[in-house]
Amino acid sequence: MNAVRLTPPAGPIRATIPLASSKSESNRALIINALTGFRGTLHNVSAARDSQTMIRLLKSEDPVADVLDAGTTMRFLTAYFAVTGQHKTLTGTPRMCERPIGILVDALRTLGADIQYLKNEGFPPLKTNGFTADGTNRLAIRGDVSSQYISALLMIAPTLPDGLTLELTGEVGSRPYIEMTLRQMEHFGVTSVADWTAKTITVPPTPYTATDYAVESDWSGASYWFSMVALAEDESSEIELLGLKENSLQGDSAIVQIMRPLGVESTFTDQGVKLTKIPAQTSLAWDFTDCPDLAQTVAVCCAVKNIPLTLTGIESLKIKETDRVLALQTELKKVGAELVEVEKNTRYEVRQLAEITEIPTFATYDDHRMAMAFAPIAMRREVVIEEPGVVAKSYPSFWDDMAKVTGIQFVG
Ligand SMILES: O=C(O)C1=C[C@@H](OP(=O)(O)O)[C@@H](O)[C@H](O)C1
Ligand SMILES: C=C(OP(=O)(O)O)C(=O)O
Repeated sequence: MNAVRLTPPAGPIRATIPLASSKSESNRALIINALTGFRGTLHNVSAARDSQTMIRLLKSEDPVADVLDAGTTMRFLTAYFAVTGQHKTLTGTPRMCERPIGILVDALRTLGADIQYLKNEGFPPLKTNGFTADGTNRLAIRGDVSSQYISALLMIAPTLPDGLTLELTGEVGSRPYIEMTLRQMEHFGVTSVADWTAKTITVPPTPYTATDYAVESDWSGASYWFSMVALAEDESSEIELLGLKENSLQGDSAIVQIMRPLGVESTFTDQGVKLTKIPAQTSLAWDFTDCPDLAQTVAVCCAVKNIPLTLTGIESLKIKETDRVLALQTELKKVGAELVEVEKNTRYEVRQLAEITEIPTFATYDDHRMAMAFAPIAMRREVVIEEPGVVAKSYPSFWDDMAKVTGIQFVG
């Protein structure tokens, strides 16, 4: 078995972590810069496999673009290849070919893209066969499945002859990711108008301006460090995370607010943020609609701290790298906890039921966030995490960083 064994620290944890760069910001900067004709200069682009795959595929002349398991890379490249008239086959891992893309493809077809499904309607693999703009400049699109479809359309919108107005229907999930897209577009000279009451976003037909762009560190990756401080037994434990800003483009900076009741205080410095321990509350309820990637971190942290947690807004977890609700339900049992669906598809609870003494071995389901969300349990007890290489998707240096606070041994 390919796994990593983590052993708890002997005393307080004290570490400075040069946090990895954001794959979400990187992938937007890469697409927008491609739309300037690759004329800008990007700094601190993520080493994450999802971003490295984006770089490779944007430059490649190969007619087949294999995005592996990268959702944003699949969705953003589909829109990019479609409107730039490139003839490409887009494919990915078996799981990627189960992740829906029909809403984006329907929208692109309405705008004039010729896109063909190669296997199952509504899912990759697919082929882009050229683009003839047909004058459509207004579209309604569901906001409750994946914001990545909306970000993909927004980024190509200024290149359309009449720009584009999107009307978002249903509840809008992952909205901070849409706002991140708009703010990055603005950095490259395209100013849009978003009306969140009417749920419309209007993008003018404006050429992007080539410019410099520096990617910020990754707040989603930061969440595991918050969880480590929350779980650390020694009250004098502290961690400094470098490269994070308080006014971030990333909605996952909400981890600062979520973790305060779980016992972590954040103090911003010139270099990043310092995490220290404070007393924790006895329960927590959080709506993850705006920050779905934080749900696993918080669920595991609460289970192990024995803080009952009510989660809402986690519907989208079922169509990510794995069905994250099911994966959490299975793995939390190994620490004596359960994740219960208390209202169909809307409300879940994490409860601690029993003390388990044997060393848990956690499966990771080809999902980087399963590995990283369960790793902080090592602050309290020995754990084994299977297939540790999964972290490469977003945070390739995660285990190197972990080695600064736990004993770490790779097996198999
Ligand atoms: O646009 C992005 O960079 C992302 C949007 C979110 O996906 P959904 O919009 O599908 O929730 C998030 O889960 C994903 O990790 C990254
Ligand atoms: C859901 C994620 O990524 P993507 O959808 O881009 O594959 C993630 O990183 O947690």
